[in-house]
Amino acid sequence: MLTVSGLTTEFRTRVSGVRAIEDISFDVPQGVAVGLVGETGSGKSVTIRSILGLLPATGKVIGGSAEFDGVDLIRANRSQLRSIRGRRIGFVAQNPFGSLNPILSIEKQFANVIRAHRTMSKADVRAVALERLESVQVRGPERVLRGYAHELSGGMAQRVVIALAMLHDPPLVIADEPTTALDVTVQRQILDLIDGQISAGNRSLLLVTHDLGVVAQYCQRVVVMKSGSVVETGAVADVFGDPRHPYTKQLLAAVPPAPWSRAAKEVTGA
Ligand SMILES: Nc1ncnc2c1ncn2[C@@H]1O[C@H](COP(=O)(O)OP(=O)(O)OP(=O)(O)O)[C@@H](O)[C@H]1O
Repeated sequence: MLTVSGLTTEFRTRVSGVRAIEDISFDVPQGVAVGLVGETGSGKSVTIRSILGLLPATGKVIGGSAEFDGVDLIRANRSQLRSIRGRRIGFVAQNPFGSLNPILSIEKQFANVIRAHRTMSKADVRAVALERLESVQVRGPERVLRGYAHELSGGMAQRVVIALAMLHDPPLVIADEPTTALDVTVQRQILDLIDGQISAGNRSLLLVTHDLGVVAQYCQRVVVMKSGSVVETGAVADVFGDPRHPYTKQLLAAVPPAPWSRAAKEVTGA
């Protein structure tokens, strides 16, 4: 589904380029959830922003490729990328209020996302938006549609962002720490929601997180990053059950014992 090979990205400074990630390679197979983990500053966000063409102006991919749908996203032009993002790849960022437009009603934002890829009447946009808000368990969807982002709680805003990201039923969803900015009490609900949407559509997920418990529960494969490089990758059950790299061992040792539910089930066949 997504094949990242040798991805290398630099940020320009006044004197030279500073390498943020180097020679990153991994796959996200069809129907599989892949966790991208690593400590802060290890290069997780730069990796996905390089793939999605969302680097700030000072950042540049200087090597490697990211093949998706037979297109190398790194070499795709702006209009190709725009058409793939949203329609074929849904993106859920860390802060829902950064993703939503503060001055447009939620209904207008649904209309914009739908009409970016197909024509649809106002009544149909409304019907689709209501149905999608219901599918992400937004309470009072009519009221939410008429309202604005600042009227929503963080959890509700992230539900709206997820509904928007799923509007065109993308086969791949990329989520960058989708619960970090949210209240602890709603974090699991949002992860369960993403998990449900992924499983229901047999989609692929690339989930950026620093929480190994989240990877164990929601992902089948894991990519471990440290200092801008991939240090270990494989099935969650293998990597967590028998980590090879000292850094992965260190990461795992730092986590309190947890029910590695999905990974454990895979190992035991339970
Ligand atoms: N706009 C930028 N300009 C210069 N360097 C940057 C920029 N964005 C990121 N970097 C550098 O790239 C490296 C990787 O950062 P990145 O944000 O990808 O880490 P991360 O693993 O996502 O961390 P976190 O978990 O804190 O989000 C870091 O050394 C960071 O300082």
